[in-house]
Amino acid sequence: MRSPVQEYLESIVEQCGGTDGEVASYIPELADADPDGFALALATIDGHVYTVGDADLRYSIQSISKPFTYALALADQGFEAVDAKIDVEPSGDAFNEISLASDSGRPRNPMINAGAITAASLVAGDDGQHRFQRVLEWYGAFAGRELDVDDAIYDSEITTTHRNRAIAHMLREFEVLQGHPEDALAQYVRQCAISVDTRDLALMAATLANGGVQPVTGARVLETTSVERVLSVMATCGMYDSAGDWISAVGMPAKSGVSGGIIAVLPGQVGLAVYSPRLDKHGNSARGVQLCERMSRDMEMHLMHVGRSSNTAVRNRFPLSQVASRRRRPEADQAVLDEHADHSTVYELHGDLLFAGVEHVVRAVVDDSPELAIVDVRRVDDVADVARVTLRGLRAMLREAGSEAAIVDPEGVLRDPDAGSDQASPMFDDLDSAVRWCEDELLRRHGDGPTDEQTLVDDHPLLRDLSPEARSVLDAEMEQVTFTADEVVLDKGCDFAGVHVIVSGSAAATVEGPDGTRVHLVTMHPGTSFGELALGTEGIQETCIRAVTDLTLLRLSAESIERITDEQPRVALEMWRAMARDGYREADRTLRSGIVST
Ligand SMILES: NC(=O)CC[C@H](N)C(=O)O
Repeated sequence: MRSPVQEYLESIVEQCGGTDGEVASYIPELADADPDGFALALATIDGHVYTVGDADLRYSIQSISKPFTYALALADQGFEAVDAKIDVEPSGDAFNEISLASDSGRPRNPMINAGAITAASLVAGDDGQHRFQRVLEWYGAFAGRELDVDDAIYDSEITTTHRNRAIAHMLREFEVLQGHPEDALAQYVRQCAISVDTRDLALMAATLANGGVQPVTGARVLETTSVERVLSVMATCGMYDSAGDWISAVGMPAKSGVSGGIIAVLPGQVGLAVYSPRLDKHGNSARGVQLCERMSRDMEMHLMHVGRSSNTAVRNRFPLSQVASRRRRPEADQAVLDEHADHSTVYELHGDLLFAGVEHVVRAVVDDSPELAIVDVRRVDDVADVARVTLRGLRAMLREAGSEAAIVDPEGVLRDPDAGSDQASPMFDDLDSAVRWCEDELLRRHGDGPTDEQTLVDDHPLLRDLSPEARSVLDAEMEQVTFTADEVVLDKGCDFAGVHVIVSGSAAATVEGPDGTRVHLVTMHPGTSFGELALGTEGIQETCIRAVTDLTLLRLSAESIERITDEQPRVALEMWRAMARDGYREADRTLRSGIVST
């Protein structure tokens, strides 16, 4: 099947067919390029490359080399040493301007030739050959293949490049260059002659888009701090004296070269490359600029484009009293909760948690000043470091104010890996467990603490609501069974196996999600029963019940239930009535709360 992305790219290439501009001829060898040569490539950060035109056609990289050599200089010498030699101020000058900043005596930025020749001289190596070999391998790591040099291009430029020679000697005169200026010049001209195709360039751009990790090989080529620096300089200086027009119209960090290539980077999404050798008056590919403008507009690739608003991180917010905890609470406990649960709040977050989103969450929590907070991040996708740190700060502030936040975070997106089990807040895999924890905490704060486990078991309707006669029948039939952590108690699809009351430990109900993953529904604790729901589904168990910790159960087996029904119908009737009453009570609680907790 054809991809609609491919169709789209082909259609805009057809629509942006301009023949304006001239092929560069100041390097004699470049003048031989076919003016109609054309290629477009779009590489995603997971390594898929779409191409239109002749994406395998080779040409010299020219100035598109500049950001990559600058990156290597940063990696070799560190920011401070490189900054001491090359400024990062947009110059608005042509690429080959013979000038240095009057105040600092440095080249204005690494994207104009003066800065690029300086960057080339900062690459570490024993001698020129070694230095260049490192550059070649470095570009190859971005492209994901071994690259080579077009010697004809090098020879053609090195003998005619009087202007760059003048720049190199000027740099030497002002002591920006330390060694022989001809060495730096040769290094720079040779890097410009490295041969690439449009697919290579798209993948080099996509490596920058991917935070420095090559999308196909998976190798980390560049540290993220250097990626940020390189993209910033490309954004402000990459298109020379048309950098302002470019950033307004296209809005992506980019770099062009006189052979006709342009790369553009949409951080976190794609790397683009276009080749068309007819150049506009700034020395940028005319058709390339036209195509990039069009793609940016149609595909909303402009960096300043405001997409999804980030202040909608709070999806839902409601008092604890509205959540039906699966835990059975004796009446005295329930009375305490009814009085106090309104002052605690559940916050359900979703989407990507970036700065603006987390600020919104913090404001909501500070406004509410809840006694206890539950922050549910199960629907959160990506969490920026600033969000993680801010939420940690929020939890500390809550604690100082006598409050506490419980976090529902089964995937561990907020988990602090350095803190081990000593997390800033109690963490839970599901909302119900967090609710249970908060309820226990409220009972500790406002009552005598939660009722002990044995009392909770005795309070189960099956045991509590029976006449002494029925109770003794049941006591004789119920057996105590134990499971070890992670053991399956009831498998999905099995026949009705009776009613199970948890005496100690906890069990989880799960269903199978897409791709066979285990989706957690609820964790159950002492006093809770399971298994009886199978009676509502033709006797088939619909969820898988598994021991979370070592588990002790009281089991009234299906056979026992059958026997009691046959032999002692009055006891059976009492038993069913108790179970039905319990079911209705549960349903009523859920209805009153309006929200079903899972
Ligand atoms: N803009 C460019 O691509 C210029 C590169 C060319 N090698 C030069 O310095 O003149």
